[in-house]
Amino acid sequence: MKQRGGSDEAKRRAGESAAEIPEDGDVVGLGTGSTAAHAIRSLGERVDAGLDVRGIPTSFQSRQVAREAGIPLTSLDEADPDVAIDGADEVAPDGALIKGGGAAHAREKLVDSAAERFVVVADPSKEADALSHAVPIEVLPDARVPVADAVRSAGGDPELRAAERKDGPVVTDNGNLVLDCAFGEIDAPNALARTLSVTPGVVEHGLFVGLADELHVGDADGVEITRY
Ligand SMILES: O=C[C@H](O)[C@H](O)[C@H](O)COP(=O)(O)O
Repeated sequence: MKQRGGSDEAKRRAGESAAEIPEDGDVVGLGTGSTAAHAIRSLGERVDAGLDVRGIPTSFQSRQVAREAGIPLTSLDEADPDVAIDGADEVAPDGALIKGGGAAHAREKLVDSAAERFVVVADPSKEADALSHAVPIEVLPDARVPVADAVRSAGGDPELRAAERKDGPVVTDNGNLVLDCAFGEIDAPNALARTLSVTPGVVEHGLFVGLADELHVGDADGVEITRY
């Protein structure tokens, strides 16, 4: 699994802390990425010990990790999540996030926003005074050029995400492409999120504003929890 951000130990602590939250009968949104994977494995240990939960995966990867961890799965067709646990690429002090480093942000936003309680898990390298990470935008393949033009008009610099072990672009779990769009420091994430959301051809962007309820940040000493 790809490692982005800080130490794996910090990610593990954050994941284990959030995995303590679900209770018997809960439906749990299962995020994508290296930090969320720690939470899924830790939740799997609780399932082994008798906890009765069902998970809703947000990607091919999180589905695989959950299956290996022995977590029974369901879908948004059947249930809304009580809790969603997911990672982030960048976290602002008010809980606004940039996600999508693993190109899973479309399904993540669907599941995380449907959850009663959305818990973010991270290591300290993800915390920032303001959002400035490139914003991943999933686009329909035919919309790559018009969306890139719209991003430039909004002050951004779009770059088609290239695959690492394939010639050509990353193709998402939904069969789409990803533009990583640098906007510099984002002063008004909500306004940018609205602009991107109404651009034709945009499937989903990685700005998660006003969605997170709680942040668990692991480090060498323990876990710091912030509630929004
Ligand atoms: O598309 C991927 C997700 O948004 C991840 O949750 C995010 O990239 C953080 O991943 P990691 O925990 O591996 O840094």
